[in-house]
Amino acid sequence: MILSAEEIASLQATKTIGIIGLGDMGLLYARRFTEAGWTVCGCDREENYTKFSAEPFEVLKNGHLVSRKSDLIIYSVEAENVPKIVKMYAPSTKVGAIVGGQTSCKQVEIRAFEECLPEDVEIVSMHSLHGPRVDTTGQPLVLIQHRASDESFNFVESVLSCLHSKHVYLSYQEHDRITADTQAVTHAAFLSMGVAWHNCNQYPWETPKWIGGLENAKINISLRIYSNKYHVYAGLAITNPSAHEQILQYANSCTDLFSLMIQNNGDELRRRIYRAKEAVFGHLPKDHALLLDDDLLQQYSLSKIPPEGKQPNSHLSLLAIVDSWSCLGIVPYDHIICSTPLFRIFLGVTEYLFCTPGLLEGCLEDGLSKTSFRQDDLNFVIAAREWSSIVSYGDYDLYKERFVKTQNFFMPMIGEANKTGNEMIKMILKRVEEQERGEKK
Ligand SMILES: NC(=O)C1=CN([C@@H]2O[C@H](COP(=O)(O)OP(=O)(O)OC[C@H]3O[C@@H](n4cnc5c(N)ncnc54)[C@H](OP(=O)(O)O)[C@@H]3O)[C@@H](O)[C@H]2O)C=CC1
Ligand SMILES: O=C(O)C(=O)Cc1ccc(O)cc1
Repeated sequence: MILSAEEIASLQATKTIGIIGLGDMGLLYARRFTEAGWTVCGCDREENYTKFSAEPFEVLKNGHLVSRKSDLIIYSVEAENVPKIVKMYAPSTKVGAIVGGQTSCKQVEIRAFEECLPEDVEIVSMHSLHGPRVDTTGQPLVLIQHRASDESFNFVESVLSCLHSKHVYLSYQEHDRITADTQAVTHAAFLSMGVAWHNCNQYPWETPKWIGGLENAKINISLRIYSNKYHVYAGLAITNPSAHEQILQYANSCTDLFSLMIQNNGDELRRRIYRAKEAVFGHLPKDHALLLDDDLLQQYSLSKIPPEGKQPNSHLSLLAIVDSWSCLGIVPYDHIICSTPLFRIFLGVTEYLFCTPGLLEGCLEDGLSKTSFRQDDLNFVIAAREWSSIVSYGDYDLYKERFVKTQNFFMPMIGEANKTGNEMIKMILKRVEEQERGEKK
């Protein structure tokens, strides 16, 4: 429950909020809490201490100093390092304080809190389901009341209320299952596209094959992911055991569907895809308004060449996501309350392909009969399998190496791709809002 303005004002007079890790997300929180009137202190690595001198909140040298004076402490550090960092600072936690974290997968974080925090310390964790450069208003924010009184939970919820996000209340286990279904597979798909383009040594915006609105969405989102820090994606996939299974299913779906295409086994391909379509989209009403369409996405192109007719495309990456949702028994609409912008876009694009009359039939036909995309599809299958094995081995170094190599390949275009991608995402999020308002009427 969010407290009244008077109650918040009285808490603001006495409580201090501490942020450990002043990277993208930690800085976002620290600045917003300060703006909202809270007393905030924070720290990053000690060697970075002087980098934050212009910030409007108190910056301390390390997490011990933050922990001993804060009533609410939020860890906002790399998932891989959470156990080590919590172990280091936990004994300095102020008596009776509340501790939480921003980590994308909660299992490791909660385990570290339970193992290292003194018994008198309460635990309320959180997760903003969006990147640091997205407007927080209306985006899902998961709150986990793990080991805390209602009074303490209300305090944390009231602090976070200044982000104006949509609060979603889950246990940490529910959180991890849902985010594996939504984030992990979405990232696997877009990471695989990037590696496949890289392995074919082609920039998709320079190749007439990759023309069209759906292709623009794929390119912009893929490059957006490669413009970020590798550890965000590595952490949420590697530390979440449910994610391993989902990413493996995605790789298997890609392999199976591509095999059916090259065997020219149209009957089985159609049977499998239509069964998946029914499982995922079967419940939608006939007049369901689609979030996206190809024409709408047409303008968000990185290409300098004017579009000259589309080439046949099997859209293997989109067929495989619907097939894997169906194989895993996932109905993605059940998770919309807990979805990230990228997941909503991925769902919007697949919904468009599967629910626009004639489109799915056309792409299955192309997949079975046209060979011009076979090499790209083969590279896509290989990339999906590669990501799946990197994640299942839990190998951060290999993940980093694979990610950074492709990131470097795309580097010359990352700035422009982010600009175009931001405009595209802004437009899509506006449509999501309009759709939600329309559906509520
Ligand atoms: N980026 C995103 O889109 C989102 C990220 N998250 C999650 O939030 C967490 C933070 O992510 P994000 O802000 O993007 O990552 P960043 O890398 O930008 O921030 C993490 C910060 O923690 C610092 N750090 C490392 N060790 C310590 C330490 N011992 N004491 C204090 N600070 C330390 C890092 O320093 P250095 O770089 O020098 O190691 C870095 O500045 C991650 O767990 C991520 O999964 C959640 C939602 C969205
Ligand atoms: O929207 C996405 O999927 C992103 O890529 C941004 C992101 C990354 C990590 C999170 O824990 C939440 C959001």
